[in-house]
Amino acid sequence: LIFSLFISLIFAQDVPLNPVPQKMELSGFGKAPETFKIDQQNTDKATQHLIASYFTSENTNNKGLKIKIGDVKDKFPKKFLKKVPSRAESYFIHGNDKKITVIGRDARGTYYGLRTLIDLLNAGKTPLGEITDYPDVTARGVVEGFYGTPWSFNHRMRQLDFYGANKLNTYIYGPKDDPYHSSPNWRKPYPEEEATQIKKLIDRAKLNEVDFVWAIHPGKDIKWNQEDRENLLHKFELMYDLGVRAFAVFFDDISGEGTDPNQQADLLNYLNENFVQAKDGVKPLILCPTEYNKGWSDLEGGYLKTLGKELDESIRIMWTGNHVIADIDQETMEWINEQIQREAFIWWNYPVSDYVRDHVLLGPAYGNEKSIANKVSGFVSNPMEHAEASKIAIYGVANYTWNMENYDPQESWQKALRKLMPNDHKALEIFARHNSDLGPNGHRYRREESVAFAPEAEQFLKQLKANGKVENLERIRDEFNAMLEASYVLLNSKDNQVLNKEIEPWVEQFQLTAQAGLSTLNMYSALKENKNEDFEQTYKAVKAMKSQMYKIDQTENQNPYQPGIKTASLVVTPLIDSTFVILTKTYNKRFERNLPLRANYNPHQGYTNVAQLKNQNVRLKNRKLALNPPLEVIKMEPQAYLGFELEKSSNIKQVLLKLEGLEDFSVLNLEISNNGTDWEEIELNKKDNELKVAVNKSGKFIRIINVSNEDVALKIKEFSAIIK
Ligand SMILES: CCCCCN1[C@H](CO)[C@@H](O)[C@@H](O)[C@@H]1CC(=O)NC
Repeated sequence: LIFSLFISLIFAQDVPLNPVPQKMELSGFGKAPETFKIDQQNTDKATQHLIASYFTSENTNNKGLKIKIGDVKDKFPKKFLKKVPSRAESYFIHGNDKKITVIGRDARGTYYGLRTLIDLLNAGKTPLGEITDYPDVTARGVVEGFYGTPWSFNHRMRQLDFYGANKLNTYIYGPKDDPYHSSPNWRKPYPEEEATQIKKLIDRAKLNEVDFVWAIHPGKDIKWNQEDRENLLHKFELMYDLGVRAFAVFFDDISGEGTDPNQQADLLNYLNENFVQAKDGVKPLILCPTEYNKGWSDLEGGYLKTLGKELDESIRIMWTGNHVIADIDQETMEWINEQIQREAFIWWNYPVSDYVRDHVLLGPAYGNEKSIANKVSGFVSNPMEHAEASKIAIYGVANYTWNMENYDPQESWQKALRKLMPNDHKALEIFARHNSDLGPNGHRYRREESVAFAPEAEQFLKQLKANGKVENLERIRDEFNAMLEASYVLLNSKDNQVLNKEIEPWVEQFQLTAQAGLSTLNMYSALKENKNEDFEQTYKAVKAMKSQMYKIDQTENQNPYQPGIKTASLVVTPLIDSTFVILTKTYNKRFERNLPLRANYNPHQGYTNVAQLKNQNVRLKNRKLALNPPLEVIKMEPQAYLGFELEKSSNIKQVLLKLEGLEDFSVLNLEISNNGTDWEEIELNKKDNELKVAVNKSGKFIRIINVSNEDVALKIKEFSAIIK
């Protein structure tokens, strides 16, 4: 047994099994034959469809290797039947050179067993021995729950096929900006075209053994009365008629009366009784609570305890962890499960990037503990609006949730890159390892980036600053070269056009970064050899590259939150920018020149006493200084303020304000100051929440401040100032 386990561990590495099975006792693998003979017992439509698509007239005949596939209700040798694990969705495979047997605990188990077998056959192998497998987490998958452009129909179809291939069984449809999921049209039926698309998605989900969960987000304007209760029930009926058999109700990111836990619990218990129990084949409800993370929960208020006590035990409750964006550990689960008296259903806010839209998050899915499998009722990833690029992280979640203690983020990441780009995965790896951190952000959630390169970059800068000479020039140059070459391979790759289309602007920016890096190293060499003409020439080249990058940053991916294209922002870009400034300063001093050092940076900063916004970025575009609008509702206590601190006192031409969710605007004052203590109020006509205020006064500080003695809750859609 030890020997065969040892063998199977070796094999687990090189056979691309997604995910790695719980237990493989194989003496080795046979060579997959040319033809097979399928003996199909009790199977569902998904398995029949998968069999029909893989075993065709091309590779089946009477002399082929026999494959008998079915579930525990079928006739199989007792010694096999007793090896099928009792958990849902589990399966058992036995193989020798005569016959392969696949037995599922249930329909999904059979399907997953077949998926594993097909992975082996695709690698030209057959199993010689036994594979026993089951999922660690009950509900595994994705919640399309981000702000921004919802995924397209075609992307959703691709996603569902990807989930089927990787044993993910849950897709929760909840795009924040779909008006029929949220306000104002959650009460209305989908228009014909969308309804038809949802029907197709549901069929595709079934063929991939994925539960299509349709979520509704009524909290912004729901009234706790019979009418809205009927409206919600009616909308569920309409979705049921389209084929939806799993439902969720999201109460996240709202303020006002929609946040009342007793009302929320009553509504869901009502839906549970009058809809879920009343109809056949409908899965238990999922609730996303208003207090969906520990940082936002007010224990005295008893919100979570109320839900835990009142909600029918079949109803799952979602949770993002100790913060909005957080990795999940044992302590997190013990705390929340105690509060809600059930296992929480994790909504993992990664790789969602709707609060750092200028970045793409292509690194490994890591940071969640491996001991929480039996503490969660589900684990779904909230992805980026870039569906194809999100697959890198989603693949990790698939492996993590199926076989948790076996999960290896790096190995999964490497496998995901190969799945996405089978031939040019090396180029994708070079690109992805420098595009994984988020940059500074309001949630203070960060990811590793350029991990192997960081020590080289650090040594290079340290030596450059200390004595102007470096020892690892070649290793830095090698990485910039690798980046440059990878960018060309990616832009010309035929592996995955869908992915190329999504990441293209970032790859272009990455290419320019690599070129700027190489030329900055040329500046270093020219300086060292006192080749002043070369120095000034290559200096000019770098400036030209930077202005091209600036143009991409100002034209591509323009959204109201974090417009532009940031790449390699944690290590590589700062290394290049710092090196450029150090070399230019040295050159200017040595040869009495005054080449500008200007990198396009922002000398101004945010200015606030609101904890939630301490790290909110401010952006300078031309002469407009804007606060990155936070997605969440902002709570401002009396005397709370937020705004800008300018580099120095400047003429403030105009202030633009767009606020939401404020009944009474008079609670806020707009003020400017030159010293941060003496403030001058700027008149606002406090009627409408969209203001363009002419100021034309000089100041160093600009702020809005809550001058009432009540807490106010509001959403900031825009807060910017034109500085002349
Ligand atoms: C509304 C602001 C806080 C963050 C909200 N998170 C995500 C990250 O930005 C965003 O995608 C939004 O859908 C989600 C809400 C959430 O986490 N619900 C459980």
